[in-house]
Amino acid sequence: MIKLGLIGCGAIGTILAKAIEERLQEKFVLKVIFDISFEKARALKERLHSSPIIAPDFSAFLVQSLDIAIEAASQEAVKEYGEKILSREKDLMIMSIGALLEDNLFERLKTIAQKKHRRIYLPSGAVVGIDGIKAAALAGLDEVVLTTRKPPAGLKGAPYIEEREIDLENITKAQMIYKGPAEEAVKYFPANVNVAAVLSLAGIGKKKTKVKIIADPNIHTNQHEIKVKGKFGQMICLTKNLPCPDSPRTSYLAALSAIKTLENISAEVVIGT
Ligand SMILES: NC(=O)C1=CN([C@@H]2O[C@H](COP(=O)(O)OP(=O)(O)OC[C@H]3O[C@@H](n4cnc5c(N)ncnc54)[C@H](OP(=O)(O)O)[C@@H]3O)[C@@H](O)[C@H]2O)C=CC1
Ligand SMILES: O=C([O-])CC(=O)C(=O)O
Repeated sequence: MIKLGLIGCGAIGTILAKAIEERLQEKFVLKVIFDISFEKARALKERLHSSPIIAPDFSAFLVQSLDIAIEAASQEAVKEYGEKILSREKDLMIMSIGALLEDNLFERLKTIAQKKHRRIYLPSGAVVGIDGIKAAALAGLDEVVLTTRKPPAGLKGAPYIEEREIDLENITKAQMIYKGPAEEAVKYFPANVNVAAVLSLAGIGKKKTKVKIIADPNIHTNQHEIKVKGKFGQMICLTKNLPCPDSPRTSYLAALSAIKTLENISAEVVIGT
């Protein structure tokens, strides 16, 4: 049995925890859950048939014997816990991938993983096309552009919106509110464009990957369009994501992608690149 620990008991954590016991139970067991809000962890445990331990704090989480720790919490969680998890010889799956673009955190995590013979898993999340981009990058990419289009309310709370006091409620037609490199986009929109981080790591890096964010009051899906040019040719991938059943802000595909990553880890056959 592969022993799992989960950090973050929100939208993605809940779907993942349920899938572990309903779909992946032959190979995986969820041993421990942790959330900054003990109440959220308790609420998740009540929805499960299995009985994971609730860690009251991160230290209690870290001492558990685990094969993989799954982060589905926040960029802060990755920055605070990532190095400690790998140093304690656990593999690490990360959903808040935007954190990796800051201060060479990705390089630091990779160094520890190499030293400790551990692995880091970065699911594709709420976008399609990462498989093709990984392969295409081998021959060289010239341009990668992500255009994220969300209902205005989905951008609420982002530092960029708050700093500039952008009035989301008064946006009446589609409006580009941000344009910049992935490295900057993930700081200004930490809960909105983690997909820009996985895209840059798969492709041409955090400085060259361009990000545009459009607030569009006429849509009800989270849309991510990726355009890539390179030696392989050109690629255009569009995802129109429905939200998770319990969370209007999080795309359902992101949670499904985390489940599929676990399936791949234990699979005899892995389909796709
Ligand atoms: N890679 C991708 O494609 C995608 C990535 N994401 C990212 O994945 C992460 C999880 O998403 P989602 O499930 O929707 O988020 P939710 O807000 O629904 O759940 C996250 C939970 O983790 C808790 N949490 C936050 N920081 C910490 C911490 N430092 N330690 C412990 N618990 C913490 C939150 O508490 P509180 O609410 O009190 O902060 C909350 O209960 C987010 O960072 C999100 O931006 C989301 C969608 C797509
Ligand atoms: O859920 C989405 O559509 C994408 C998202 O929030 C992220 O990448 O952080």
